[in-house]
Amino acid sequence: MPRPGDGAGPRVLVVTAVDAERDAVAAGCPDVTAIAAGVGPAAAAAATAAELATAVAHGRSYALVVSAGIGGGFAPAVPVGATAVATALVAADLGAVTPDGFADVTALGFGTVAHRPPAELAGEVAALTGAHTGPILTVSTVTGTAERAAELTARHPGAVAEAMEGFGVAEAAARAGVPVLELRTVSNAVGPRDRAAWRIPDALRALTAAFRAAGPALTAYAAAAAQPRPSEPTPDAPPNQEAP
Ligand SMILES: O=C(O)c1cccc(C(=O)CC[C@H]2O[C@@H](n3cnc4c(=O)[nH]cnc43)[C@H](O)[C@@H]2O)c1
Repeated sequence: MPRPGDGAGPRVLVVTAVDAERDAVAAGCPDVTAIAAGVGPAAAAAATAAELATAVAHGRSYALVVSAGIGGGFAPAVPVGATAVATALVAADLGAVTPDGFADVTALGFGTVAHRPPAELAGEVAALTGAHTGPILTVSTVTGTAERAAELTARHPGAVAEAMEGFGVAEAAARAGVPVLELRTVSNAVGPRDRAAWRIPDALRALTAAFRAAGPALTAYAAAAAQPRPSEPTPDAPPNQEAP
């Protein structure tokens, strides 16, 4: 069944965790394809990879992937209700605990722990949405103590938010060669667990407002990225063959 954003033009894929986030994104920007992938980096990576592969199999493609939803903000700099745009999508708990402290997987000799969005696009989206910018941390376990929040801040100075999907979305996008961005609206402070202080409806409204403000820039970026460069062959002119 066709979905919003399924038109012939260059496409933006927005990956959220839950339906309420997906609907908040779509309310702000109907021109993107928004999907709810499930909570956590594994679900996010699996759903993103499947959607990107399905698009290619149907002769379509995405020019930009955005991980979006609510998240925890690193207070006091990034308060509840604020918007955050990532300068890096960071796997904050992918590694090993050693006698000398946490060692991420790159220190162990494996893989990667950070993906970087196109800097100009991240800056433009942040300006349009009034967002805080900095690393957004992906965790598999929500922070629930002041000690853990302090540990993350010490390891990732300048981190603006914590959530559970961005790095998974970014891993799938990177394998498909598609640029990635992360945008979060803050429902709670990263720190001691206090469910009564969560402001999920406010954060969902902020998510809609952010996509209303940033949507045109996202779709414009996708359109520009999809333009063949002058030296690239067009569908009418295969490699080493001049167009008539
Ligand atoms: O009640 C809890 O302590 C609790 C434990 C695990 C998950 C939750 C959720 O509400 C789902 C998290 C969901 O929302 C994003 N999110 C929002 N705030 C945070 C946060 O402070 N740290 C990490 N993730 C957060 C996340 O991306 C998930 O999709 C509650």
